Amino acid sequence: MADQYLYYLFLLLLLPLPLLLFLYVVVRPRPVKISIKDRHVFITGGSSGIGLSLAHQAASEGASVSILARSRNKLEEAREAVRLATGKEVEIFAADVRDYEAVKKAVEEAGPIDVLIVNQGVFVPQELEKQDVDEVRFMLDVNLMGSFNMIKAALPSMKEARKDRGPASIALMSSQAGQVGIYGYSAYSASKFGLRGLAEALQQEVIVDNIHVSLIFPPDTETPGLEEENRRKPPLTSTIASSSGAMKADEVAKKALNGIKSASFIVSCNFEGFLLSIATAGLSPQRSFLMAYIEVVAAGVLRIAALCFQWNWYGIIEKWQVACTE
Ligand SMILES: NC(=O)C1=CN([C@@H]2O[C@H](COP(=O)(O)OP(=O)(O)OC[C@H]3O[C@@H](n4cnc5c(N)ncnc54)[C@H](OP(=O)(O)O)[C@@H]3O)[C@@H](O)[C@H]2O)C=CC1
Ligand SMILES: CCCCCCCCCCCCCCCC(=O)[C@@H](N)CO
Repeated sequence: MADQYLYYLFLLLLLPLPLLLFLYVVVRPRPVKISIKDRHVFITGGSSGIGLSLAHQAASEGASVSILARSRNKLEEAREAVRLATGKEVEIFAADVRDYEAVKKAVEEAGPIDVLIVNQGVFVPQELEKQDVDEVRFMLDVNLMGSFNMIKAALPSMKEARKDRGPASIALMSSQAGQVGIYGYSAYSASKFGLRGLAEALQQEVIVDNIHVSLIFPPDTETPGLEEENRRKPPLTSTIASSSGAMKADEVAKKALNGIKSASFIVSCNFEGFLLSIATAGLSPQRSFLMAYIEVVAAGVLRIAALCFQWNWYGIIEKWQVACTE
C-alpha cells in the first residue's frame, strides 16, 4: 500500500519535467552575464535618489561611472559624495534629456558606454481632470521622450564598441505603476507603460549587437523625488500604492544592478513586484526557464489574485467617494 503511494508521489514529481525541459529549450533570448567591473556605466538622473545609489554601488564595484542630470550643483554634490564614500571619481554631464542635441553631445564626450541606465524620471500625481495638460506633457516628455533621446544618442557608439568589449546593457527605470494603472497616475503610468513597449521592441532590434535590455519595476522608494511627490499626492493614490511595500533607494539599486548583471528583461524589486511580474508576464521575453515555469504554472492563480486586488481598490475608491459626498 505504502509502496503504491510512493509510486504515485514519484509520478507527480516527474510530471513537471517535460514542461521544464521544453521551457529550457525554448526560452529566448539565451541567458547571458553582464559584468560591471572596469566597464563604463552611464546613469541618467544619477544625481539623486535611486540613480545616485546606483552610482555609488557601480563605483564601489569597480565601474567607471558617468552621471547625467539637469542641475550642475546637484551633480557636483553627487560626485563629491561618491568620492568620499568610494574614492572613485565619477564624470558628470549637465543636460536635459528632453534636449536631443544636448544629450548627444554629453554621450559623445563621455565615450562608448557598456551599461546605460536610463533612470531619470518625474512624477506629479493628480486626477487627470484636475491636472494641467502641461504637467501631463512634462511627464511624457521627460520619462518617455527623454528615454528615446538618451537611447538613440547612445546606441551608435554602444554598438561600435561591442566588437571587443563583451555584452552590454540598456536598463530602463519603470515603476510598478508601469505594470498596473493606479489612481492619480494616468500620465505617469502611461509614460512608464510606454517604456515597456520601447524595451520589448528595442530588445529584438539590438540582440544581434550583443546588447541586452532590462526593465526595472520599483515600488514606492524613499528618495528626494518621493518626498516631493508626497506633498501633493491624492490620498487614494497613497492608499492604493501602499498595496506594495516601500523600499530604500539602496535596496532598489542593489536589485536593479543584480537584474542588469543577469540580463533579466523584467527586474522586480520586492515580493509584491515578483507577483506583479508573473501576473503581467504577457509576451515579454524571458531568459530563465525556471521563471518561465513559474509564469506558466501560476498564471491562473495570479489572475484571481489580481481580480481580488482590483475588487479591494474599487471598494476603497467607492468608500472614499461616499465619504466625500456626505
Ligand atoms: N521614488 C519612487 O517612489 C519611485 C521612483 N521610480 C522611478 O525611478 C526613477 C528615479 O526616481 P527617484 O530616484 O525617486 O527620483 P529623484 O527625483 O530623487 O531624482 C530624479 C533624477 O532625475 C534627474 N532628472 C529629472 N528630470 C530630468 C531631465 N529632464 N533631464 C535630466 N535629468 C533629469 C534629476 O536631476 P535634475 O532635477 O537636476 O535634472 C535627478 O537626478 C524615476 O524614473 C522614477 O519614475 C519608480 C518607482 C518608484
Ligand atoms: C497579482 C498580484 C498583485 C500584487 C500587488 C500589486 C501592488 C501594486 C502596487 C502598485 C504601486 C505603485 C507604486 C508606484 C511608485 C512610483 O512610481 C511613484 N512613487 C513615483 O515615483
